[in-house]
Amino acid sequence: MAVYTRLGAEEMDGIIAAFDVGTLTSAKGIAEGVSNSNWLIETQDTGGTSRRFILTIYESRTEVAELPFFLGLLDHLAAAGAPVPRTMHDGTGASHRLHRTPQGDKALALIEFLPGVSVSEPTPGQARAVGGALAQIHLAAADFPGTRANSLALPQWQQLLNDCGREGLESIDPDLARLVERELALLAANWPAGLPSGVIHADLFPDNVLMLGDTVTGLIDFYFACTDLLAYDVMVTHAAWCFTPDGTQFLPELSQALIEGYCAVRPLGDAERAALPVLARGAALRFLATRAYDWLNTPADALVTPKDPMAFARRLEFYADPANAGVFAGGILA
Ligand SMILES: Nc1ncnc2c1ncn2[C@@H]1O[C@H](COP(=O)(O)OP(=O)(O)O)[C@@H](O)[C@H]1O
Ligand SMILES: N[C@@H](CCOP(=O)(O)O)C(=O)O
Repeated sequence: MAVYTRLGAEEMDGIIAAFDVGTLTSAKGIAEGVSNSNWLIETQDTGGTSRRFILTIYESRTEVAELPFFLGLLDHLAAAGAPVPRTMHDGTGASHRLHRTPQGDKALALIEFLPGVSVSEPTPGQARAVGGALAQIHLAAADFPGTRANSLALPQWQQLLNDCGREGLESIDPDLARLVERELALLAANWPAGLPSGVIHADLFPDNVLMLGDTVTGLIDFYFACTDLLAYDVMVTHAAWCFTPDGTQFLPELSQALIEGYCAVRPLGDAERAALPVLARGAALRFLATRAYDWLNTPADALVTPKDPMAFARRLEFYADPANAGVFAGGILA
């Protein structure tokens, strides 16, 4: 359940009144999501037209100082025609406001509601469309003036996994510490430099994509967006979409469709293609690191159920296996 902040009816009325979006007619807490509190808001304007929005209250994992980057990026991408929600601005032109709560001031934003659902068993047609939409935001963000360092890059993976400790990792799986040590060393020695970089989504999992049939209607949850290698973002998306959720099965048709869909909009250069195997291992390790840390550090009575780190350890083993080198070679990228 992702509603961590309680809001009374009058309080909600006051929040919505600050934005020129009509009168509040309903507000429903949204169960999906783990990081922030979200509500589906409905309003009616003086002509009787109904409108829908998402109200987000940012909880502790999102830095308020970074909101101008995240929300400015949404406005920039939406203006360029990418399928991302616009932000509503209040009477002063601000895209986020501070709201007083018993736990202190919290930032909030009102965001355009987009139709669509998150698919749980994507088809190749849907993977192709997601690849295309990812390339579209990479191109559209090229003239976005904001930058943000990736706060979950190799040094932070090292730190998180170090904090887990050998015993902690081995309590998850007896072979996990060995896998992590091997991969951290390999990535530190081989992480590519000089590839095209720009603003990336960095977390484009199926639950962050809204779709109607084979059409992407919304890319959401840009709160890990940052400046990094574009091809790394392709591999994050590959790791998220091209396996069964538990990571036991690679789905080659989805892989081919995702990469073809991306390349149809933004072709990968030779150096990027050559780097895909190592970037894929990095992408798998990134989610293994945060999941392992959360697995070991989430209190038993927390509202959120930690996600299985082994699902990404299995992806990592897949990408590291020389027998699978063909996934990013020849045929699939032809
Ligand atoms: N712009 C939007 N349009 C429609 N639904 C949205 C939008 N933004 C968020 N949602 C809904 O809210 C849920 C949680 O949002 P999300 O940003 O993923 O939260 P969290 O950051 O807590 O993971 C999503 O799964 C989706 O159902
Ligand atoms: N996609 C990550 C978790 C990030 O959570 P989100 O709800 O903010 O997208 C994972 O699967 O580990």
